[in-house]
Amino acid sequence: MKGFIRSFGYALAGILYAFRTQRNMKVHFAAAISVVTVGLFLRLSPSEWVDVIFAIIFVLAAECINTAVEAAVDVSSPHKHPLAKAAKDCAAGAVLLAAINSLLVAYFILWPKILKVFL
Ligand SMILES: Nc1ncnc2c1ncn2[C@@H]1O[C@H](COP(=O)(O)OP(=O)(O)OP(=O)(O)O)[C@@H](O)[C@H]1O
Repeated sequence: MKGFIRSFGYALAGILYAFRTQRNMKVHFAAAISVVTVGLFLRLSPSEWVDVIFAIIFVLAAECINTAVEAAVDVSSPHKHPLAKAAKDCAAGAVLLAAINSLLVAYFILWPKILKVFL
């Protein structure tokens, strides 16, 4: 049990590190809070919340993995190397794909409800 709690602490420290050091993580977090606020206002159904929350957590998790890859590459390859570039660019690509997914979820779930409110 102690080991489990210690691992949980390390994981939390990782998330906090990403939040402290990555501007994009702060932007994603601010976007997540805005989306949750809008979702509460629009009274999303439970299944809609599942999609929205999954999209939010997917972006935050991708940003954490991107931060991990950047740190690992900076330690292991301080000099320019094509594979170091590939690793960082792929990790950044993962964040971009997650962000595109979240935009699609917002478009298909939130946008029609927002239109209904204003039209
Ligand atoms: N060691 C390296 N070898 C080759 N190319 C690198 C290396 N480090 C970074 N690059 C290239 O430069 C780009 C920017 O690198 P940088 O270290 O600023 O990462 P970043 O993804 O912009 O991270 P940050 O969020 O810290 O700005 C990378 O996406 C990669 O294409």
